[in-house]
Amino acid sequence: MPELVFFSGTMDCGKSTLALQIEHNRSARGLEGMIFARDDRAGAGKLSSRLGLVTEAIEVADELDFYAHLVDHLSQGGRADYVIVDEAQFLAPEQIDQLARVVDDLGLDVFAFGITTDFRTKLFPGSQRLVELADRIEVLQVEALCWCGARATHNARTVGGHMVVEGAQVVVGDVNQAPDEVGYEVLCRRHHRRRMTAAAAHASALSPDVLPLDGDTVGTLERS
Ligand SMILES: Nc1ncnc2c1ncn2[C@@H]1O[C@H](COP(=O)(O)OP(=O)(O)O)[C@@H](O)[C@H]1O
Ligand SMILES: Cc1cn([C@H]2C[C@H](O)[C@@H](COP(=O)(O)O)O2)c(=O)[nH]c1=O
Repeated sequence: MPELVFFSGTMDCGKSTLALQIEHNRSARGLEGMIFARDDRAGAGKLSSRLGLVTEAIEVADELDFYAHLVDHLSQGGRADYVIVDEAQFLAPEQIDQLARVVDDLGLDVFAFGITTDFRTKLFPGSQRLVELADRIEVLQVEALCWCGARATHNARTVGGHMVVEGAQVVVGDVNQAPDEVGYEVLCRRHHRRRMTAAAAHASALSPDVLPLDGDTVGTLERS
């Protein structure tokens, strides 16, 4: 049975890498995929991974109708055996409905990759619709880690090196940015709630107002 699968995780956990691997494995067996992405950091019409791999993709515009696009392509004699969509959090909910229709009415597997929540811990509308409609949600196995070593579950945005919780939902960017740029950092929920990025934790550890605590004591205090 064809499926709509939502591969989800924080930023920097390997989603685009997995998308490229799925594409590689299927095309190596003679299958042909239609690959889409939206606002990839490498630029329009690209699907790129931090491991350095990149492939051409169809840039998803606001007005793109996935179902109509696939029907047009197939009816003109084109081939498509499966569909890959990266940065799916940026899609409109209606576009996710169109992807579900591609699965149900055209019989194609659709693999969508994206982050679930934004820097305020709120669902992206496209991700919300994916959670509502997907046959399967796969959380990536290679976990990104918070600076404290716990599994990172949330995405923080930093402006001028400080974590912010207000601003536009969509700002294309990356982790490990220079402090003067808008950047992102993955954190565990505890440190996201406390707005404690790696830089903030480092600064407070160096502050003369703070007693020098070892890691165990910090952990005990945090749990209390
Ligand atoms: N130099 C490196 N060596 C090994 N793995 C790396 C390196 N740089 C990045 N990675 C891996 O790539 C992952 C990010 O992959 P990517 O597909 O770009 O993530 P996502 O699409 O989820 O944001 C990192 O979590 C890490 O596992
Ligand atoms: C948290 C968050 C992220 N974004 C942007 C930043 C990146 O361009 C992408 C995520 O890409 P990745 O391949 O998963 O690293 O989303 C955003 O616009 N708003 C946010 O709140």
